[in-house]
Amino acid sequence: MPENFYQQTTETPPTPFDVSLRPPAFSEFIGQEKVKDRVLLMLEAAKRRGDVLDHVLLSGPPGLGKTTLANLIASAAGTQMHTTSGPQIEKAGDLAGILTNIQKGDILFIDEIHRLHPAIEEYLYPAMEDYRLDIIIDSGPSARSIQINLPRFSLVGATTRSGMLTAPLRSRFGLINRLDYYTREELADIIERSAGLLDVEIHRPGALEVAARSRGTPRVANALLRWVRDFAQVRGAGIIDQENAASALAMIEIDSDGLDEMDKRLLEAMIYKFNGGPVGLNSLAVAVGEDAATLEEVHEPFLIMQGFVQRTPRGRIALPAAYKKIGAPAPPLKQEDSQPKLF
Ligand SMILES: Nc1ncnc2c1ncn2[C@@H]1O[C@H](COP(=O)(O)OP(=O)(O)OP(=O)(O)O)[C@@H](O)[C@H]1O
Ligand SMILES: [Mg+2]
Repeated sequence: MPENFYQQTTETPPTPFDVSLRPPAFSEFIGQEKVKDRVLLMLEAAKRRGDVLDHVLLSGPPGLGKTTLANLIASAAGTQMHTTSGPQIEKAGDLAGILTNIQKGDILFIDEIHRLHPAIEEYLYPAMEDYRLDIIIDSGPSARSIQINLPRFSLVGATTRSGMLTAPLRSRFGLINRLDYYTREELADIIERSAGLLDVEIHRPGALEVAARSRGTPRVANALLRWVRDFAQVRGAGIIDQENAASALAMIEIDSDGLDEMDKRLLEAMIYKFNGGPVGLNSLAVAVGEDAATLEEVHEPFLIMQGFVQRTPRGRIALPAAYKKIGAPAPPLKQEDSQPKLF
């Protein structure tokens, strides 16, 4: 099992495995009830008015279903989806090329929208607001601006880092949705659904066992399920129960909380190299030999959610659960621990 089993930066294109398990209808999209409710309401309102859908932003850690939701929105709206991503749009001409090729009501899906070039963002504002592109052609004294009218379209943006979005861009979205980590029960439902598609029998306790180690993330749940299925087929009777699920996951060293090698290395570095913190993200990245953005987008949100790490204005600190997890003696109580927490 490669060490970066969990590495799920947004650059990784979806594998065929991912695509085949992607829910084709809202009714099969499990969890995220609030987000689903809001999006369905928006779709219904737009349909009644005979209008195009407002622009929607989807944010949240990798693998929680942003791309899936964008696809569902397009198919529910009965329109075509055009997909691109922030880093792919290098010049104004790229954006113009995409926008002049869409039909009224179509969806433009921009993945990793936080990585849009600032100059491109400026072009996007009038496009989102007034369905208009102001393009400057030529340079120097002959430079002039031409205006292109666009069909009314809906922008669906996805980002793992909504904090990096500029305020003007963010304010142009009619609806901003943050996706949360899934509960264990929801993940077990997703796993059961996927097992059905993969044609493997799974018992509920087996699904719950896989779910507990899936970091609240459907993509991880599906990846682990695939491994557990292989294990059950080779070492078991082909049926996934709690026992062989646990053995399968122990074999690839996924612990009972779903922490992987990198998570543990992070906690160890915080505790042993930086005395529990506070420590800055970049120092941590150097210490564990991982890219800072991956730490921040993939590993940290989960460790924070699980109560292993806390983010403070002075840096990251390891919480008592982190000491317990890696078997280090508990830290002496620091001054700031006794102060009331704001969050
Ligand atoms: N609510 C859900 N119900 C069932 N399956 C889901 C759900 N959400 C996600 N999945 C599964 O997880 C996979 C990953 O989801 P998706 O690609 O939409 O994540 P993402 O948020 O776009 O991730 P990234 O930030 O890496 O692009 C999907 O292919 C799908 O199989
Ligand atoms: Mg995606």
